[in-house]
Amino acid sequence: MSIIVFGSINIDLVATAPRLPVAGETLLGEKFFKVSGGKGANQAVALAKLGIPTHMVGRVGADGFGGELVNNLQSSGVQIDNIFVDETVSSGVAIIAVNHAGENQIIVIPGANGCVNQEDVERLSHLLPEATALLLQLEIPINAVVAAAKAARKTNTRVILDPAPAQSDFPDELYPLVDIITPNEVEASQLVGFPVDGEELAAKAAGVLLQRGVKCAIVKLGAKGVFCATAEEKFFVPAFSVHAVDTVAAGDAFNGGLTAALFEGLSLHQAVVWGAAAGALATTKAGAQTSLPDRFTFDAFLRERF
Ligand SMILES: Nc1ncnc2c1ncn2[C@@H]1O[C@H](COP(=O)(O)OP(=O)(O)OP(=O)(O)O)[C@@H](O)[C@H]1O
Repeated sequence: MSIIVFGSINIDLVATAPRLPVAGETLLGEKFFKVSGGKGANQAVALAKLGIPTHMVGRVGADGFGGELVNNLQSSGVQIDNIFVDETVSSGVAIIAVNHAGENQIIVIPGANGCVNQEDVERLSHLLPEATALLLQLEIPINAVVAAAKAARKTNTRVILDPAPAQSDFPDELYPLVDIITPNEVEASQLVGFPVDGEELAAKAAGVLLQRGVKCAIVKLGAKGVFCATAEEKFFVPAFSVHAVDTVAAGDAFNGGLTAALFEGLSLHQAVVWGAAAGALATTKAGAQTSLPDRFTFDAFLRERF
C-alpha cells in the first residue's frame, strides 16, 4: 500500500541584493540559490523521508528545472513514474528577490502546475486501488482537485486536503469529498468568513467545516499548536517547544507526519501529535524540503519528548 500526493512541483530562484530594484533598474546582487518546493512536492518529500511509500502525481516542464525537480524528488525516495513532463510550458517557478531587510518581491509562474488536468487525474486513478490516502493542496487547478477527490471516493481512499494557499472561491462540492481538511489560521478564516486566531475560534471554525461536510477538521495554529474536531471527538495538541529558525514548510511537514501516522494505523490523536512533531522539527532548520525530518531524527525526537 502507498500514499498518493497530487499537486504542485516548483522551483524557487532566489537572488539577494542590498535593496530591491525599482522598475527599469538593473542592480548588482550578492547571492543566488535554488530551492525545490511546491506544496505537493514538499508533502511527498515529507512522507518519503519518514519512510512511507509515496507516489507524486503532477507536472513539470521540459526545461532543465523539470529534470532537476524530478531528480530531487526521486533522491528523497518519492516515486516519480507518474510525473508528466509537459513539452508546452515551463516548470512552475517562483522568481524571488530578497533585500537585507528580508523584504521580498516574488513573481510566481504556475507553468506546468497550471496545466494539470483530467489526464493527470486518470493517471492517478490507476494508483488509487493501492493507496490508503490521497493528499491534495490548492496550487493546481481546482477542477483537477475536485476530480481527484471524486475519483478517490470511488475507491474509498481517504482524502486529506490542505486548503492552501487560501482561496476565496473554494467550491462547496469539495467539502463532502474530504475526509480531513488541514487549514492554518489564515486559510480557515478565508473558508469560514470570520477571523480565526487561537484555540476557541479554531474550534468554532472546525464546527463550520464539519457542518459543510468534511469528516475531520484540523486547524494548524503555528507555535500555538493544533485543534482537531470530528463528529465524535474534539481535542487540542499544544506545539512542541523547539528553537524555531524558519517556519517555511512547517505546514507541509505537519501533513506528512499526520498521514504517516494514519498509514501506520495509529489513532487520530496520535496522528495529530506526529504532525505537530514533524511541523516543529521543520521549523528548527532553514529551507523547505531540506528542513523536513528523516525518520531517524523524527523517532529520536518523539522518544526524547515522551
Ligand atoms: N514555532 C513553532 N514551534 C513549534 N511547532 C511549530 C511552530 N510552527 C509550526 N509548528 C507546528 O507545525 C504545525 C504547522 O505549522 P503552521 O501552523 O505554521 O502551518 P502553515 O501555516 O500551514 O505552515 P507553512 O509555513 O508551511 O505555510 C503547527 O500546527 C505546529 O504544530
